[in-house]
Amino acid sequence: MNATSTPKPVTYATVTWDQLHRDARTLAATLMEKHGPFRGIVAITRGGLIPAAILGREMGCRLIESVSVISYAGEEGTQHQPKVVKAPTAAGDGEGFLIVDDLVDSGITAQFVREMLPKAVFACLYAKPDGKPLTDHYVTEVAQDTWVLFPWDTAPLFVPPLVRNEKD
Ligand SMILES: O=P(O)(O)OC[C@H]1O[C@H](OP(=O)(O)OP(=O)(O)O)[C@H](O)[C@@H]1O
Ligand SMILES: Nc1nc2[nH]cnc2c(=O)[nH]1
Ligand SMILES: [Mg+2]
Repeated sequence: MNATSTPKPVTYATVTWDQLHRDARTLAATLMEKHGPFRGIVAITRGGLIPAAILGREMGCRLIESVSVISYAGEEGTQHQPKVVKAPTAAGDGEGFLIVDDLVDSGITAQFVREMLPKAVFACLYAKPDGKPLTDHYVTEVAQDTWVLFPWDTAPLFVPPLVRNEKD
């Protein structure tokens, strides 16, 4: 197995559904201003699927293709050579298409998909410094040592109060 362990991130950044929705709408506005309508969107599964749905709705784009790439295994990062398990056939060489992902970290996934669709525009919501050069557009930069927790990675939990009175 050709796997490498990435250094463990030291902090977490939690993204709520509201924040993700706002950021996707911000990205849609930028993309419409800079590129106008796209012929179609290619979502990098799985993380790019929800951003692609929001962008498709905002930009009036109904042709949603996907590319399934497996780059990581397990939680927080054993990185493998990316493997395509479903190709974005409908997107041709990417002309008129937007590639969407939730985030770029090392940039390995973005680079891999860009090589498959050289004429497409690449956008994501969050970008770490190493992956940033691989994007055409992103919304928010996140430190390299931060692990982004998406809404689908988390669930609300009960947290006991600081002070608990015996008779309550
Ligand atoms: O820039 P990189 O270092 O390549 O990392 C970024 C990729 O990692 C995550 O996907 P992941 O492989 O965890 O799969 P998932 O989207 O199916 O959860 C994320 O959704 C990006 O696609
Ligand atoms: N959820 C999540 N997946 C990733 N894949 C690569 N980096 C990250 C990250 O920071 N958060
Ligand atoms: Mg992904």
